[in-house]
Amino acid sequence: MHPQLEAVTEQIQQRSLTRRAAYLEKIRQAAERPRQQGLSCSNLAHVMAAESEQERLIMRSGGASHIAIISSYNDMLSAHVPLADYPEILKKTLLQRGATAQFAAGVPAMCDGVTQGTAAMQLSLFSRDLIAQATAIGLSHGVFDGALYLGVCDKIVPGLLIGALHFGHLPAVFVPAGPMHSGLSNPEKAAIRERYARGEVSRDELLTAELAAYHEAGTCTFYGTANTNQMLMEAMGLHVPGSAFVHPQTLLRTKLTEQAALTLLELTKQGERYLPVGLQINAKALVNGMVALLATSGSTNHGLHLPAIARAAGYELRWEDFAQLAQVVPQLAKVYPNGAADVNQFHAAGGVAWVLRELLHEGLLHADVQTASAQGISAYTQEAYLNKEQLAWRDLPDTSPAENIVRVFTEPFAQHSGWHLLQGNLGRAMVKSSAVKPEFWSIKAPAKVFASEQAAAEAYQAGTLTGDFVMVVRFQGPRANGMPELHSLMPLLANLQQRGQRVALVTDGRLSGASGKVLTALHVTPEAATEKSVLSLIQNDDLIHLDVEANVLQLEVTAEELACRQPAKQPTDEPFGYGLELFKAQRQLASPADQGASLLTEE
Ligand SMILES: O=C(O)[C@H](O)[C@@H](O)[C@H](O)[C@H](O)COP(=O)(O)O
Repeated sequence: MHPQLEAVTEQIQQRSLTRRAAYLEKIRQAAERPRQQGLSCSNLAHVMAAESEQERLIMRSGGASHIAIISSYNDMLSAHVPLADYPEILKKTLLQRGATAQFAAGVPAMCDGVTQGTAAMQLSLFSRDLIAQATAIGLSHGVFDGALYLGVCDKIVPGLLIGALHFGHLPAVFVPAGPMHSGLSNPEKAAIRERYARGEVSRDELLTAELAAYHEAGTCTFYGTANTNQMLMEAMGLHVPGSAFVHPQTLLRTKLTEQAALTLLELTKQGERYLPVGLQINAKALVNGMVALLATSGSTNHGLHLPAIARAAGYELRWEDFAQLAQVVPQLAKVYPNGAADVNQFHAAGGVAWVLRELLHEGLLHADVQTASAQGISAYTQEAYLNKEQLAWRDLPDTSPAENIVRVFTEPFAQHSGWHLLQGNLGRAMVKSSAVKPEFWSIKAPAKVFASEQAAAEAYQAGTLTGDFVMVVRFQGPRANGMPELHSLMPLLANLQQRGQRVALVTDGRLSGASGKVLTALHVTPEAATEKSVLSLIQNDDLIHLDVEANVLQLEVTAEELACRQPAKQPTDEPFGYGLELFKAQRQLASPADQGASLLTEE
């Protein structure tokens, strides 16, 4: 095993000893409790009231597994549409094996693609915690032996997993929907957006292009947060192996969905190998997830989600852990925004299985982890296929079928995975450099300070963003406004960069998993809305120094000068009609970004 992998795992385990032990004790006690304990006949009759005679008989006998289905289905969002048929497929498969299932909860699912650039984006991150809470509501009825989690997108899978870990005595299998077919390519889509920002194409032409990119049911095709989620579920062994990027509405997808139900049955107490998800997701499984995230240059949002997920399992993950792993994990995949290929092309080239195989072979994944597959993590290095209409798995080729998309370990795209922790008097920030050309990895330039994405965009439209500069967009942290993504600024800054200006972004907000080609110091902590923040002291034209390789995040203003400054005030105008006022408590309670920006804590 790679010594750095061992060291980082050990440091996570050591700092989490007490909390993890307390968590395991809670799981042990919950697992010992008989199912339905404390439920009266009236309670149970409520559970069975709407079930068929056959299901009632099975449920009354009490010996068979009873499974919860938790789903993020809605028919507004393309990624969720394929989930419509899943409960029936899953229930039927289970019933054939003498087990029952109920649709225990539908969780809310919002789309960052729809809300990007609008005030609704301020609810996006908080929806993760709400999904965890909604999952708990579904599972709270206390009648289940395991749960199938149906979800895909950005906050949904992390929210479901946090919820699942709070029921860590139950086994869990995650059931994905798969990506839509490739449409207009992601680089072409980005190019048209940049041309629109320059006034070169009409809104009608832009919409036509967007519709050619987002064109059918299924997940979006770039390697943003949603698809990074799918990769993570494989790397942490929570999927049926190979199910991340198979298209919806295919026989292979249906077989994988059926297999998810069968796999979960094996993992229940009544099954052959009881595997509670709280035991499965230990420090080694979390580190495997982090390593795979780094090797594929996945979404920066997981710098928030993984610490929040870990916390739910009694672990404390720190950004230092990511940074230390990042030094030894090479970049083995190039998928948009880090390259031109989309997830369909990535999958065709070997995809997640390829990356996991290379990492496992080099001792950069823990092999001694438990997974949904009885074969362990090595099962996730194979691809799923249909052999005479039956689900089967096979090895991938030894040499890369597309060297521009996946590489062998010895010939990576880069030795460093491209995730960096910057530090300095501004605090700490995360940078993903893999989509940014190395000549832009450092900058020292005057600040242009904004308190909102809209104000920054207006300055662009007014033509005042001249010369080299570091754009500061503050009061975008969890306590300020829920930490929205600021993805709409990317085409604007990319245009300026293309014109020859040196530009960068510093923000306490987030960026889309689809990131961008402009250097961005993200998730700055402490955020501007908190007392210790230096971000709130920045004034226009102050020099800011960012350096990816030297890990610098520095405001070039003396401590004496800063001590004389008054912090800027957060604008108070909150638009009505988005429900933002309902999330005031979340804003007040959210933990700092480096602890997951969550109001849910496991003590
Ligand atoms: O984190 C993410 O992956 C994003 O939030 C993503 O879910 C969102 O849909 C993008 O805003 C759309 O990306 P494009 O701008 O490339 O279409």
